Amino acid sequence: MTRRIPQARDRGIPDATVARLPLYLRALNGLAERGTPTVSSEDLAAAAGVNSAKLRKDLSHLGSYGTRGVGYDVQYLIYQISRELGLTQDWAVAIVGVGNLGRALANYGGFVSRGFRIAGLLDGDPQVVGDRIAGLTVEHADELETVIKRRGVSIVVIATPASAAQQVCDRVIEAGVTSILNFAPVVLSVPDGVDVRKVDLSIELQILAFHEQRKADGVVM
Ligand SMILES: NC(=O)c1ccc[n+]([C@@H]2O[C@H](COP(=O)([O-])OP(=O)(O)OC[C@H]3O[C@@H](n4cnc5c(N)ncnc54)[C@H](O)[C@@H]3O)[C@@H](O)[C@H]2O)c1
Repeated sequence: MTRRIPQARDRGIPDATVARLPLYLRALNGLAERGTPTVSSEDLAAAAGVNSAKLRKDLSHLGSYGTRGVGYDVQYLIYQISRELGLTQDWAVAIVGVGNLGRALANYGGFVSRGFRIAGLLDGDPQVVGDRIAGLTVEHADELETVIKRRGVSIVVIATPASAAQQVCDRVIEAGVTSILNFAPVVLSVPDGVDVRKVDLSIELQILAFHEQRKADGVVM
């Protein structure tokens, strides 16, 4: 059985709001680490880098309005946002393609504390299969369907070369996965009901380069 993440969508929370919830959560976690009990919408908005009217509207979708003069209870808001994002559950994640990027992701300890457990590492190269990374043994990509089904994998991270990504994508969908995080520089074609998030650092760098160039040209933004 595959579990679905987008509970928020089922309750009519706009996608743009869902996309900002992780920003609020990151800001709130920072406040919690510093022992801050409550936060005003203005301060939270500034910490998350959005405007405060938008933040209040976003949080109202969660039924969270804060208390006048006091603001939002930091711990409770963390709980509400985490619940909305499905982070109070444990999500099993498999990484396919355990090269430079796949290894770095597998070694990153921050996923577990956010509710994402790496349940499988798979690669097509027999030289890589059997490697131990972050307490897991890399398995052969032929085992993909078995790993997904046996370990209840809900989210697959694709970190293969672009040429292999669509084929990997088709297989994981066939195995019942409906949430994919794609790092390969290719647009994946997927049926309705499958959510694909694409991470492309080069696009982010190009956007920064654009702004940098405008600053250098003295254009006021
Ligand atoms: N999105 C980003 O910002 C970003 C940043 C860096 C790299 N990338 C992309 O991520 C991908 C991985 O980059 P890398 O530097 O780790 O490459 P890499 O060559 O080091 O690793 C790719 C791994 O995928 C494995 N592989 C190939 N075909 C496979 C298949 N069919 N099934 C399972 N495993 C398979 C290879 O054996 C290899 O271990 C590339 O597509 C790269 O362009 C994206």
